[in-house]
Amino acid sequence: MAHQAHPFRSVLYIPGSKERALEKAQGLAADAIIFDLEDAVAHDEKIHARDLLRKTLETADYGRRIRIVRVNGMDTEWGRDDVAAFAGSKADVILIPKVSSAAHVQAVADLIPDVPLWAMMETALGMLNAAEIAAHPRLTGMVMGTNDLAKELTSRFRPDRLALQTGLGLCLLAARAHGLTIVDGVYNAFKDEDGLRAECEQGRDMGFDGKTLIHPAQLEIANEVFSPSSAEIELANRQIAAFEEAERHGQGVAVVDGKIVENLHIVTARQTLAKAEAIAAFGAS
Ligand SMILES: CC(C)(COP(=O)(O)OP(=O)(O)OC[C@H]1O[C@@H](n2cnc3c(N)ncnc32)[C@H](O)[C@@H]1OP(=O)(O)O)[C@@H](O)C(=O)NCCC(=O)NCCSC(=O)C[C@H](O)C(=O)O
Ligand SMILES: [Mg+2]
Repeated sequence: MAHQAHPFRSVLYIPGSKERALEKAQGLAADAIIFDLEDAVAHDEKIHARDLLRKTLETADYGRRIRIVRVNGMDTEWGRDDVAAFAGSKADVILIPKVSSAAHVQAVADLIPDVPLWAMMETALGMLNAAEIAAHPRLTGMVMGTNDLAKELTSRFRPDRLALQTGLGLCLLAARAHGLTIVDGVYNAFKDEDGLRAECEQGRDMGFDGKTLIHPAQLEIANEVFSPSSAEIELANRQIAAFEEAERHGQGVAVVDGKIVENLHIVTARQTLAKAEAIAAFGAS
């Protein structure tokens, strides 16, 4: 799957039991969708949601949006059947909840060959084992589960997410060390645009690829914040041009806007341009 070339600015959760939301998502500006069978689905609805989702993925057209199915845990009565139901389906990714060790990833890998796996990072043990989880050869992405993590830590909500910073940082380090996609947790107050924007900006500045969302009203802000701005694209082009000019004169350092530009900054500049191109290509598809 062309994960590297695909943006993950906005990753929208949809409860697998909500027929109207499943239909609506075909026209929403999400880069990826998490079709949820876990916490957004009531116990009595689990089997119905699995059947509805399986049928919907066969018939509905989600275009190039990445289709991620979040199954129930393997320690529940539904987990193994959820995984089996989406083998050979149009699911692009299986998302495993509450991953605390690489063994949790392996348990799902044993049930479903070929499909890339993502891990929900949302337990205290998962934070401590983030490196071994990220190293699992079948894993291509991580999603922060900040509600469950806050619950486990018994921490209080704060706009700066102080209590979650250690876990967020450990998972980012692990994901980047192993070349994985990593998406930030949800912002629960889905009508609070200013709060969402601030949390998106914090996640972007930390290095996350995008944000998980719970309501369509959150899409526009996440897409905007996690896209390179026109000023960033313009700066990246000027840095590349200035560095190439410096190299032509046998120098390894250029200066742009009073700041040095070295080879490593050019790597970042090229990543910015590649991300902008991927977003443009996705938008045009
Ligand atoms: C939060 C909601 C329950 C609100 O639902 P509702 O009251 O129906 O909202 P609206 O009336 O404002 O909806 C307007 C229209 O938008 C559609 N809609 C709503 N939500 C979605 C969605 N997520 N995806 C697609 N479409 C959606 C409605 O159908 C309306 O459509 P229309 O009829 O055309 O007007 C609801 O938004 C919701 O259920 N959100 C998802 C909640 C969820 O998935 N939670 C689980 C994930 S969070 C989590 O567990 C993260 C992690 O594990 C952790 O630990 O942190
Ligand atoms: Mg959770």
